[in-house]
Amino acid sequence: MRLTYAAMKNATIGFIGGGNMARSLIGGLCQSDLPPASLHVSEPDETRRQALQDDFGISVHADNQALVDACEVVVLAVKPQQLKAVITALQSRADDGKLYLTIAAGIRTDSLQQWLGGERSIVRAMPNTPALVQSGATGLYANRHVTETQKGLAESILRAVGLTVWVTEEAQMDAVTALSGSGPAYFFMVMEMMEQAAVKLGLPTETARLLTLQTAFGAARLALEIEEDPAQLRRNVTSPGGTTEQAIQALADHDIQQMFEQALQAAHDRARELADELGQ
Ligand SMILES: NC(=O)C1=CN([C@@H]2O[C@H](COP(=O)(O)OP(=O)(O)OC[C@H]3O[C@@H](n4cnc5c(N)ncnc54)[C@H](OP(=O)(O)O)[C@@H]3O)[C@@H](O)[C@H]2O)C=CC1
Ligand SMILES: O=C(O)[C@@H]1CCC=N1
Repeated sequence: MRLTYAAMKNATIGFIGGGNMARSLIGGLCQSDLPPASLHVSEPDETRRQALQDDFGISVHADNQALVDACEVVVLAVKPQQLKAVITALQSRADDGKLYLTIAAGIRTDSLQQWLGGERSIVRAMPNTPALVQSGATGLYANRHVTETQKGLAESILRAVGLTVWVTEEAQMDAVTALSGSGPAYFFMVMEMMEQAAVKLGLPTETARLLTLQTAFGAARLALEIEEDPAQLRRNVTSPGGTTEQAIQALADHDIQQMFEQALQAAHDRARELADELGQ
C-alpha cells in the first residue's frame, strides 16, 4: 500500500466520541508530527472535552454536526450501542467525499452505509489502546466505495500510532477484535496475576510490578525482533529439569490453551452479537 503521509498531514480528522479509545488515538497522533490543529473531537461530556483540549491542544466540539462539517475524515469512536443514533442524526451528502472510519466493535460497514444513506466510503478499523504510546496494532477493512487514496489515508492515520494490517473479508474483523482489539486486556490481566503471585512469594509490590512489566516488555520485544517463533523462544527459557518446566506444566494442567481459545471465541461471538442486535 502506497502511503499518503503528506495527505494525512493535510487532512482534517475528527473523532465523534472522546472516550478511552479516541484519547489513545489522539494522544498517539499528537506524538507523531501531525499538527494538533488538524485534529477535532466532539464529546458531550464537558469535563472530558475540556481535558482533551487541555492535554492535546486539539479543537473540541459539543455538536457532532459541527465536527462533521469541519472534517474530511470522520472517526466514529462512540460505543456500538450509541452508533446508530449518532449517525442517523448527522446531515451529510453522499457525494461529499468524506471518509468514515469506524472503530466500533462488531458493527458492519453495510449497517453504517444504510444509516448514513447512499454510497459511502467506509473503513472499519480495530485499533487498540497501546496506540497512546504509538505501539498500537490495528486491523483494517475497506468497503468497495473506498478509493486507493482514502485507503492510504486511513492506513497512514493508524500507521502513525503503530502497526496496521488489512484484512480481505469483513468477517475477519471480529477475529481481529478478539485478538488485538481486546488483547491488551488479556496481557494486563496476566501482569496483574503475575504481580500478585510474586507478592505471595514474598516480593515487595513495587519490585514485583517492575519485574513483571519489564519481563512482559522484554518478551514482546524479543519475539518481535528475533527470527525464532514464540514456541521456540519459550523452549529457550525452559531448561530441562528446571523451574520453567514446572510452571509450564502447571499451566498446561489447567488447560491454558483451551482457556485462551474460549476467551477469544467469547469476544468474537460478542462482536457478532453486537452486529446482529444493533446493526438493523
Ligand atoms: N477501549 C478499547 O480498547 C477499544 C474500543 N474500541 C471501540 O471504540 C469505541 C469507543 O470505545 P471506548 O473508547 O472504550 O468507549 P468510551 O465509552 O470510553 O467512549 C465513547 C465516548 O463517546 C461519548 N458519546 C456518547 N454519546 C455520544 C454522542 N452522541 N456524540 C458524541 N460522543 C458521544 C461517550 O460519552 P458517555 O460516556 O457520556 O456516553 C464516551 O465519552 C467503541 O465502539 C469500541 O468498540 C475499539 C478498539 C479498542
Ligand atoms: O471491549 C470492547 O468491546 C472494545 C472493543 C475491543 C476492545 N474494547
